[in-house]
Amino acid sequence: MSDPRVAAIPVAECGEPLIDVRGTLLVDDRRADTAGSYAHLRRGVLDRLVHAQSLLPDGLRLLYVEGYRPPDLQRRYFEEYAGELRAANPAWPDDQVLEAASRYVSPPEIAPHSAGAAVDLTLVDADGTELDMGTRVNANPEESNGACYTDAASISPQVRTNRALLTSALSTAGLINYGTEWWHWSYGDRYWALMTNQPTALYGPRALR
Ligand SMILES: C[C@@H](N)C(=O)N[C@H](C)C(=O)O
Ligand SMILES: [Zn+2]
Repeated sequence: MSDPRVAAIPVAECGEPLIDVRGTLLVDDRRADTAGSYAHLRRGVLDRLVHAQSLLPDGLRLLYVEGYRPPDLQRRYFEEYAGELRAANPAWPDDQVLEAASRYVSPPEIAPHSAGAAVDLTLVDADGTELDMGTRVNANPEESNGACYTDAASISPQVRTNRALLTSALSTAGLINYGTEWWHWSYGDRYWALMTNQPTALYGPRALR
């Protein structure tokens, strides 16, 4: 997300509403907040997730973890992670800390979650048990030794197969993965526009209501 080409993409905000996904998708509460922000997504993203779910093999479902993230919360995540990196690498100059932090958490100005365009999710089987994806959702590169990268060489064949199931359904439905994080997918944001050669993003950062 530190690539200057992401920030350079203009937003042609289409004004689509944020929709509560509870009742449409299976939603996990590990990122729940009192306002229910985490459970909201732009309509175009939700429609694509519903399509993606229909493409999964029988018995598998998407498990939704987090979508919309208010800009203040995004800033807090960014600053907390930058602080961890600074503490672990006291010799790094500030620009190195900020670039490394932007690999795992988006800078607030361009954050796809704050546009309601990004979703963190995984797969569950018919019993609701999460498939083995190699790391927990939201494992950072340090704690996972790089296994959070979607195409990490270190993951087992079974994990690779499980990630491929997720990737196949979501890509076919039009979402784009952020390769540092196997669980992070988006549609309509600046990163999506860059990766799909669109001249503009459809969704920019906004408030919940
Ligand atoms: C914090 C991490 N789960 C995340 O959401 N990262 C992406 C890149 C983001 O902040 O947009
Ligand atoms: Zn994410």
